Amino acid sequence: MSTVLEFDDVTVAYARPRDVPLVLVSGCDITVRPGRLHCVAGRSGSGKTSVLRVAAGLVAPSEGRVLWDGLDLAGLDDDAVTRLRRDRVGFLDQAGSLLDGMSVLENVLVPAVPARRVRELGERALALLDEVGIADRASARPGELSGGERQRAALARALLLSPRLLIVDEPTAGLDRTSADGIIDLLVARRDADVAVLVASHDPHLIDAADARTHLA
Ligand SMILES: Nc1ncnc2c1ncn2[C@@H]1O[C@H](COP(=O)(O)OP(=O)(O)OP(=O)(O)O)[C@@H](O)[C@H]1O
Repeated sequence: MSTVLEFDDVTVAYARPRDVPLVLVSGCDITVRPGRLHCVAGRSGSGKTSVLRVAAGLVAPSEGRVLWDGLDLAGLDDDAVTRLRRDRVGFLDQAGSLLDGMSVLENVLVPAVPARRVRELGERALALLDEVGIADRASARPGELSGGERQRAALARALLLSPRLLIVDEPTAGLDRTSADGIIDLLVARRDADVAVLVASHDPHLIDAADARTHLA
């Protein structure tokens, strides 16, 4: 079966002035195929977000290779990585970062702007809001949503362009158990729809729901 995301012997480290580098992971191998959910787990500060940013091609690994669909990102220039990310990767960061000056529906449509597909994807955006259970909040502003509703809206936005790889950072952080389990159900549904899902979390329910795990020290 094809591999959507691969880490081959990856090191993620930060240089520190007048100190040894901060090494978050070294020799890390991760394989995420379609229809699989992989969880990067670990305590706060262990490096989960940093690993996800490398997986999303936002930061190069210090050592090793990161491949999307077998393509080594190190062989591509920044524009090519940006284009591929737009076409293939949905990235949902920890803050959810919805834009306050726009409605929820307009936020979901943001990824369609650079792709010049806003008109074409209007129906899909509404269908996604329905799927994540907040169709009735389409014209609300993000500031009027609960934390769980904001996560749902951000997830709908990450799914707009039908990514093969969905990368999600701590999607259940700060939510009560019921809302968190609702978000986990949505991620599992995408996994079951054959998306490759990489998630960072220390939520035991989400770690349990994963097909494979990488534990950071
Ligand atoms: N750009 C950077 N430059 C230098 N150090 C960084 C950088 N980004 C993160 N760090 C450090 O790397 C470590 C891991 O941070 P990271 O955000 O990846 O952890 P995390 O496991 O996602 O944490 P949390 O669960 O609290 O979000 C922290 O000590 C952080 O201060």
